[in-house]
Amino acid sequence: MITADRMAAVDANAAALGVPRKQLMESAGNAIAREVRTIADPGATVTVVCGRGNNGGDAFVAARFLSEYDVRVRLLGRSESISTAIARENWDALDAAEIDAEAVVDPTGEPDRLALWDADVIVDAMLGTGVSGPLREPERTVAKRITEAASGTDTAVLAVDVPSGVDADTGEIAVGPDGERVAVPADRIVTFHDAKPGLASATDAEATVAVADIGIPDAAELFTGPGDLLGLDRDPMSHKGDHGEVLIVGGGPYTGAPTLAARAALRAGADLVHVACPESIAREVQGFSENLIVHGFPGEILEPEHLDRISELASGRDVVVFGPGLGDADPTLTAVERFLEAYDGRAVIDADALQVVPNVETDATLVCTPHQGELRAMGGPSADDWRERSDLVREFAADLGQTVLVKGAYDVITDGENLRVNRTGNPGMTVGGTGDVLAGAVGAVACTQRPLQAAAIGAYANGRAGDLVVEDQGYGLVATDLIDRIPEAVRTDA
Ligand SMILES: NC(=O)C1=CN([C@@H]2O[C@H](COP(=O)(O)OP(=O)(O)OC[C@H]3O[C@@H](n4cnc5c(N)ncnc54)[C@H](O)[C@@H]3O)[C@@H](O)[C@H]2O)[C@@H](O)CC1
Ligand SMILES: [K+]
Repeated sequence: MITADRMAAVDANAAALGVPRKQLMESAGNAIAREVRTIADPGATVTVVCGRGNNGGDAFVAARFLSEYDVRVRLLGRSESISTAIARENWDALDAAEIDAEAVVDPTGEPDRLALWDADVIVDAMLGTGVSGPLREPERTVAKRITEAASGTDTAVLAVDVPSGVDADTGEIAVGPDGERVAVPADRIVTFHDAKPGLASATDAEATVAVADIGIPDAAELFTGPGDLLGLDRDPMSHKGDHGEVLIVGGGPYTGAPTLAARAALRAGADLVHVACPESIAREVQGFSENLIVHGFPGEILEPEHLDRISELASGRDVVVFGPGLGDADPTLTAVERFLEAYDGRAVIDADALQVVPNVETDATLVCTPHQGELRAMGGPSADDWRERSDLVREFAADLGQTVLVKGAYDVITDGENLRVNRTGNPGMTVGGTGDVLAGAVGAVACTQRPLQAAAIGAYANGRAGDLVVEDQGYGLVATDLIDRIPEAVRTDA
């Protein structure tokens, strides 16, 4: 099953891998034509109702494939309202090839009512995953006419990707201004790449759903890519705080780590970043950036007696990043353990704090970010080959019941069920501090995204930032270089 958002991400990742959407549309159109051939007898009349977007574009390709076949194809739609470049190109290709397809310009007009009435097969390519809200005009009237034309007749209705008007994720049909829920009633659905969660409940359950492979490589789903960043697109109406508040709990033996994590969290898009660290280093941490809100607790390391203060700071924050630079003194590890026992929010756990996680009962939702050594310290698996490691880490994460991001040349990211692998980054990033940057970035993204997605985006962005640095200046990067490039690395319009 794939949701519409994930499909958009995978589609963009496929494009980045060299398989552009127009190519996918070609395969989609071909698949529609094949379905039509299985249901239409020679000489049949096939009326294809084409929408403005890429769902309609798929149908233009289908019409081209059907031109070789013994059926009469009629296209209902308005070519002047085509709204995407690739749908337009496929329309133009039909036109230029002088394919004998009847284009009818006003789908609500009387002649077109007839075009639906005498069709043997109606192909519904009005709207696919791009639908929002109840069908508007003219699609609303057309959907009603398809319903009339198909009820009590032999006319077969084949929906392209999703029956028009149905939400592909939920199966819901929105109530229109007339109080009615209007969608195209499909007998068959040819959907692309993977089943959509809403399709099972979309129709009267009698509809058969065929999933057509359209050539999206597995790598577009497995490997992180620019498509994964799409979820970070910002609503122009957003308010302060919408993109999250992060608390970094770190520092003690190390002063740089919490600061790197905190600055990375800001650059990765968090609205506010707090740092809780020992008083002994608070002034130094603050000195690194006036954009941070620093809270010192007494002494030189984190101890259980500080937990009231930490819990107070954690409540009201969206995500806590626990670990950078805390060290592994016994009182510190005890404090981490007690914190997790009581905490039920979202947290990113890094560095020495990780070893506590397998032994603690917690209601918190965690993203653990170990390198391979830290994973072993957690009792986790080790394997040289990243594919083998992926399978083992997935099992480990499933047992842990948390999301795990294992850093390496290929970062393995899994929630125990789904698996992603990140290939961005380079050997320059073995320098100290890059892991702290990653933890901070994941923390920021986890304010708005699910844990698996936050880990995937954090890993992709951190590695991409490192690649941008090395592209410009060669190796010799330091962790702070990465932080400065994170905004560029998470740009969705690059
Ligand atoms: N990788 C992919 O995601 C692929 C998608 N493809 C096709 O592309 C489709 C999605 O294309 P688009 O994103 O262009 O979206 P659609 O073609 O589903 O619809 C977009 C159009 O519908 C209009 N619209 C939205 N809600 C409406 C409503 N309630 N009433 C009337 N009009 C409404 C929009 O203004 C827009 O013009 C998929 O369903 C599939 O058929 C294929 O080409 C293959 C690859
Ligand atoms: K459709």
